Amino acid sequence: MSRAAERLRTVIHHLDGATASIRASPTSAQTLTYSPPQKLRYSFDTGILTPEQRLFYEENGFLVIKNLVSETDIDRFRKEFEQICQQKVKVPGLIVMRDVAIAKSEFVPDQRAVSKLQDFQEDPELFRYCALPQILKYVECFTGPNIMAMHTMLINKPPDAGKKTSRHPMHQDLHYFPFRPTDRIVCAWTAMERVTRQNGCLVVLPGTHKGTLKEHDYPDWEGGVNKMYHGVRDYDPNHPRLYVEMEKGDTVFFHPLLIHGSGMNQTQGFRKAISCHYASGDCYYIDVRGTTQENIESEVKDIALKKYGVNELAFQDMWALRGRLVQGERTSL
Ligand SMILES: CCCCCCCCCCCCCC(=O)SCCNC(=O)CCNC(=O)[C@H](O)C(C)(C)COP(=O)(O)OP(=O)(O)OC[C@H]1O[C@@H](n2cnc3c(N)ncnc32)[C@H](O)[C@@H]1OP(=O)(O)O
Ligand SMILES: Nc1ncnc2c1ncn2[C@@H]1O[C@H](COP(=O)(O)OP(=O)(O)OP(=O)(O)O)[C@@H](O)[C@H]1O
Ligand SMILES: O=C(O)CCC(=O)C(=O)O
Ligand SMILES: [Fe+2]
Ligand SMILES: [Mg+2]
Repeated sequence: MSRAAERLRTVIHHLDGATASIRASPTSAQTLTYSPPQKLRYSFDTGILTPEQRLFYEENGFLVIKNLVSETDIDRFRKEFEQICQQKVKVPGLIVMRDVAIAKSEFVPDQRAVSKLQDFQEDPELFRYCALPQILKYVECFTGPNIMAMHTMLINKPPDAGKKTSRHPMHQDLHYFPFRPTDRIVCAWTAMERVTRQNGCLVVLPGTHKGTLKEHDYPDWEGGVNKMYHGVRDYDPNHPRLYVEMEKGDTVFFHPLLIHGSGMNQTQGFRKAISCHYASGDCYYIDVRGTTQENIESEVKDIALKKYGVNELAFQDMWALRGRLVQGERTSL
């Protein structure tokens, strides 16, 4: 370990146990060779993250871990995705989403392309992703030991049909979630192939996790927007953007307030990623009435009614039904 890293580790160890924030007095300041950071609020020390990694997440709201999921596992997820598209496998509760503008398809000729699978918690093969020990080891740093898998997706960003509908507007995932506390929620997103600016990698606004939940709505896009793809209403277009290019198997962990999206897919291939949103089992549900999240609640309820004829289910219950324990105890969610 480098000297700097060693020093950081000592500082962080000290801060973790601290109950009050530390202020350097004029005398002690003379002996300090660094300015002490505030107590770390976004992660725990479980011996997994290096001090640099914890500080990086603290400052930026995301962290990329290279080569975390094996080629073999990813190929199995891809195979299962293919089986689902060909309807050789039926999964209870699964939502199959198709891009608003796409007619061409992969795996299923003469059908509109599948752009996203959502809620695959009842598919044992895909759900293996959410329980991979090497993923949970990192998730625990953000959620603590009781871990719920709350939301699952396999995103298959299609080649853009020319209307830019393959874009995902800039958003905060917390907009969709009626549970708190915010800092005990984290998303794991694994590239199933090389993702670049060309095929629509994730784009993040580093540091925006330190802000608040913003108002979300459909962006004003000429070519149309996919259902429920709300975007931050007035995000600062001058905020520095980072294109998170990744290799197959690389995994990014990010905070639910981090503003992110993805650009259009300008290649002919379908860009694949698999993801899970985790929350501490100790999180609690909130009522979103009277908040900026009211619009998504009402939209989700409309879909539940139209698609399943379900009327009496609360937004919170929809999440409680989908959530699955993957480690520790289901204490609250
Ligand atoms: C219970 C539900 C729970 C959901 C929880 C969400 C939480 C999210 C948390 C996320 C956190 C992360 C953040 C995120 O990930 S944000 C993005 C999340 N997106 C979704 O969750 C979308 C979920 N998808 C669906 O519910 C269905 O697939 C929809 C409703 C879209 C289609 O339904 P269905 O499969 O039955 O299709 P159909 O062929 O019978 O068409 C029916 C009507 O819909 C129109 N249409 C079709 N495709 C699209 C499209 N892409 N865009 C716009 N409209 C579309 C179609 O023209 C037709 O309209 P009309 O001709 O009748 O006028
Ligand atoms: N007007 C907008 N409102 C909200 N989000 C936008 C807007 N324009 C672009 N975005 C989002 O910003 C992110 C990156 O956009 P960016 O402009 O880099 O990509 P692009 O327009 O798809 O392709 P290109 O790299 O050629 O510019 C994407 O998430 C995209 O959906
Ligand atoms: O894979 C992508 O394009 C990003 C998807 C995303 O951010 C989401 O569905 O919440
Ligand atoms: Fe997102
Ligand atoms: Mg652009």
